[in-house]
Amino acid sequence: MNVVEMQGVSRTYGPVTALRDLSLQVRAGELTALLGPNGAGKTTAISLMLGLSRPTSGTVRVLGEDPRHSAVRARIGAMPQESALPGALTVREAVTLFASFHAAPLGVGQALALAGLEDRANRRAGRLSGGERRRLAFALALIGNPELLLIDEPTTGMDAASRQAFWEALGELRGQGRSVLLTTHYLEEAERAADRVLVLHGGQLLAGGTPEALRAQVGGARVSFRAGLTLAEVRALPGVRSAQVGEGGHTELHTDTPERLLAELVGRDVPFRDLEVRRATLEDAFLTLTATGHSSQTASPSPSPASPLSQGA
Ligand SMILES: Nc1ncnc2c1ncn2[C@@H]1O[C@H](COP(=O)(O)OP(=O)(O)OP(=O)(O)O)[C@@H](O)[C@H]1O
Repeated sequence: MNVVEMQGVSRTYGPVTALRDLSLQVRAGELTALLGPNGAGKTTAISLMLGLSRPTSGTVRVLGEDPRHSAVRARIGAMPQESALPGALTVREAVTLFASFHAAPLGVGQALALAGLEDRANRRAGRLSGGERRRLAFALALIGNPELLLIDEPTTGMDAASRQAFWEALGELRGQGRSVLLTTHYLEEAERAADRVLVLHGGQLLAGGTPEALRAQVGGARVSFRAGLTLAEVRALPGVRSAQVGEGGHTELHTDTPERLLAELVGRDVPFRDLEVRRATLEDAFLTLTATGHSSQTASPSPSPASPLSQGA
């Protein structure tokens, strides 16, 4: 069963096309990460799922209904990128107030514990740090005991320990059978925690699948070294799926058969140094997919991986 279905959805803002004929599904009981570079359309997609705006064309169904119906919205927990919090209330008062809006809320203590806010319960919301404000927004999103959580960049501003606690809480919520869709730029965390990943680019779905399936699309291993080879020579090496050659002969490539490739270099007596071989990550897959703008598996020169997405990941 799918908790979200978008069919042929476009959304324009004047001359800007934020989403272009986008079709995607989010499965029930899973944690799905919606990834994409800045401006890819992630927030636009989430706001359509939350019923905050309507598509220019196409259909959006959440829990089988139009998300603008209030009955559906009561079953969704929303954590937008920026939330206005009741600054004069304490954390406990704010969570208690939001609990009163719902028919069958979670316990206030349970929500505070899941959000890691027990020791901040008596602090005024207006006095919280940036990371604590995100945690309060999380507590407010889950207090209604939602079937589906839609979360936009939850861990931005959280320190490492808070991020880890947040992912543990999400794991617990999913273990209770809830569905979660979140956007994030922390690809390492998405790789560890997500059942499924959707990659948006330019308002379109570029790829979707398990983190393992996406990694497999770019090749099982990432090999880097310095050598005097041109890009054409590197691409001609056996089993190279994608490659780039930068300054000083710095070469990065993806391959399913690193042993064969290294045997070839040694056999041909190509001098190389600074060799590094590691398993391809979701970030490698993401950078390759978004650099080429399509999910083809042909070798292609990717730009430098100094993308904003690698920051803090
Ligand atoms: N209200 C709006 N008016 C005009 N343009 C908008 C509006 N909202 C979004 N856009 C544009 O639509 C595109 C998609 O924006 P969106 O916020 O959905 O991207 P995103 O993937 O969430 O990006 P980020 O990772 O930076 O948060 C961008 O080009 C953005 O400038």
